[in-house]
Amino acid sequence: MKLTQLPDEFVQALPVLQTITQAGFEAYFVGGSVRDALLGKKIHDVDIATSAYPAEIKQIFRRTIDTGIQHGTVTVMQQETAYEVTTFRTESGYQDFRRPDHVTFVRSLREDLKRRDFTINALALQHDGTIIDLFAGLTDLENKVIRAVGDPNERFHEDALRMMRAVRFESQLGFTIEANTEVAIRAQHQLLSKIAVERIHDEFVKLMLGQARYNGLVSFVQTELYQQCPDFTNAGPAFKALLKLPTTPLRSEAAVWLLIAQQLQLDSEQVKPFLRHWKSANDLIHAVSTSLPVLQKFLAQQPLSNWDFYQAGLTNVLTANQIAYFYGADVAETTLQSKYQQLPIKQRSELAVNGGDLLQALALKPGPKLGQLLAHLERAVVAAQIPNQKAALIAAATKL
Ligand SMILES: Nc1ccn([C@@H]2O[C@H](COP(=O)(O)OP(=O)(O)OP(=O)(O)O)[C@@H](O)[C@H]2O)c(=O)n1
Ligand SMILES: [Mg+2]
Repeated sequence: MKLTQLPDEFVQALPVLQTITQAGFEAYFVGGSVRDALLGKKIHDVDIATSAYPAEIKQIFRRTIDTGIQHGTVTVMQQETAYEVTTFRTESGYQDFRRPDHVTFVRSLREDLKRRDFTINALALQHDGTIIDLFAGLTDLENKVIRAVGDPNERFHEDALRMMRAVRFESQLGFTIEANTEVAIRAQHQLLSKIAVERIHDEFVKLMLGQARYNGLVSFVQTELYQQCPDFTNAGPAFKALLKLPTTPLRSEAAVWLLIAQQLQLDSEQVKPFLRHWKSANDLIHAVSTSLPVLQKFLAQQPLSNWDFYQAGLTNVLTANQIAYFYGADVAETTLQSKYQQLPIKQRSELAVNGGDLLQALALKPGPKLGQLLAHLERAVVAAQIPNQKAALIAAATKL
């Protein structure tokens, strides 16, 4: 098969392929970019595979960066764009030189493609648009199938994260995992425990954000992969219940974790260690633990106070509302937006007095009293009990 029109990202990268070819080596576009181009999806990261060794690539190009030379990857700079160029490699076969992590560089494209995870990820694209399809990846793309290249057990032994990738692609692409591949995942799911949580985290979030989340989650549960994820050992019933909720796509990573926290019935204290076990970033932990009490108000059909809006911020309120929708407890977004816009102030720095003003006006000494006073004024202004004006605030402070 031949692609008659290459996507712009490939056209821009063509000089890299041509330069390598002119030097007497083979070079192809490989991996997710080829898959996504064939699916008509937006391409990110054009990956190039080559028969040239890293040292040879560095001789061919003027501007290169040693990104992961022990894995065979050299970054080539071409008109301010960085391309990762990786030498064909395998775990066994023709041994040119072996690195401590057992990556072996080879000269054969077939050897490289056959150690890739799924047939849809094992396609190579030549400079003239020809697709090289050694493992019937095109048929699987056509039939929307995720099938391991060769023996699935071997592929998952090489890298157990691939099992999570399978369920993630199922969700992202709306594909189905082929029967033997799925049987192997179910049989080997325990291998996932050997994988760093950060890597599992990224795949799980991609699964949850995919357009076919339902399908991905069904496999995640049925293969028991979930059992190998932090704090999910007893989460079977929570996931099964999740499958009964609407299949609407989630908008953000915070929404993902808020939905999970709610399904696991975590409170705002429990959610923090839970997210830390998942190696989540601090800003994410803050967003989720701030959204959770807001969500609980939506679920209890309690109105949000000005203070709730002020403390959580609009983004977290909207996240909570998105998750409230799954439980039939959301409200119109426009209502929330206008309530937030109507807050007298949105942060403490907008308060018409500061500590210095109060010290001066009330002849106070710095100390905890001052902090309490400011906090009190802040709450009163947010609740619209005192206008946010200097004179009014100093008068109120004097009374206190
Ligand atoms: N555990 C893995 C990870 C990657 N690959 C191979 O390396 C390619 C690039 O990997 P990566 O960028 O991580 O994934 P993509 O398939 O490109 O998916 P994404 O769109 O998320 O980048 C894959 O297509 C696949 O051929 C693999 O065989 N096994
Ligand atoms: Mg990629």
